[in-house]
Amino acid sequence: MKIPVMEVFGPTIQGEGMVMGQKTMFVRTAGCDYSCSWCDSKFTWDGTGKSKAMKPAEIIEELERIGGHAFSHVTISGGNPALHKGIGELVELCHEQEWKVGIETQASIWQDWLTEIDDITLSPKPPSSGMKTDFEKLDLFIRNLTGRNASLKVVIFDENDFAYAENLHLRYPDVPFFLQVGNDDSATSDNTRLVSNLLECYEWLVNLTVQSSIMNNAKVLPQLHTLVWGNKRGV
Ligand SMILES: C[S@@+](CC[C@H](N)C(=O)[O-])C[C@H]1O[C@@H](n2cnc3c(N)ncnc32)[C@H](O)[C@@H]1O
Ligand SMILES: Nc1nc2[nH]cc(C(=O)O)c2c(=O)[nH]1
Ligand code: SF4
Ligand SMILES: [Mg+2]
Repeated sequence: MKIPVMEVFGPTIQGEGMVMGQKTMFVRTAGCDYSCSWCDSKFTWDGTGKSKAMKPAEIIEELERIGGHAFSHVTISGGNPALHKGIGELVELCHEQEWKVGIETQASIWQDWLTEIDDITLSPKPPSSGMKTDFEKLDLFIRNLTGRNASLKVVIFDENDFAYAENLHLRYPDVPFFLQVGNDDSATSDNTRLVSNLLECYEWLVNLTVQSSIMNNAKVLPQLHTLVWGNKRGV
């Protein structure tokens, strides 16, 4: 089954969340069932980007062509990769190569292949995104992924978002929980200003977290790749 692929890149480092710093390739799929106001990958769904329908075996070839032997981990992101049934076969083929596989999804659409993934990042969306979380759906995700290597990662832009994150963490206290700085200027090429703003936002988020008795077991992280490369694509 073919998968609409927006870009394949790497090796680079996973810049976010539970396996931050892990050397990885990226496969970015096209299409999303959400339209977050601040999405840093709008080109995957707003019609400005061009995707290519690829068979899983062709994606493996492309990963090998670009990455050579210098990787053993593949991250699948998007868009929402959970829109695509064919990713099950891609994950199988990656595992045949003895590559580990990570996924980034907002947890709005379930796929059975999710249980085969080695590191699963669920990123439900806070109020500033303009999206609404279906908590019954999210409950199902958390239930189905119990005992798997899954985490929750919430992007924070304001205090409303932080309150949303607190509720989420209280609802799923046993799931590793990550807070991530929001990038409100994902178009700028002025890296000096961007990094200085993002570090300020990180300090703000750290301050909120250290003051919150609900967040005693949360991890607060920046987007490492944005600090290193700014808004550059394909890194
Ligand atoms: C582009 S999304 C693709 C995967 C999936 N649609 C999702 O949202 O989880 C990858 C990650 O980037 C995060 N993200 C998107 N826009 C962001 C921004 N402006 N600042 C910080 N993180 C952002 C998302 O929350 C998600 O964790
Ligand atoms: N280096 C790097 N790390 C990332 N972590 C999540 C990303 C994404 O866009 O899903 C991403 C990305 O695009 N690049
Ligand atoms: S769910 Fe992810 S890809 Fe979709 S609009 Fe939101 S941040 Fe962008
Ligand atoms: Mg990104």
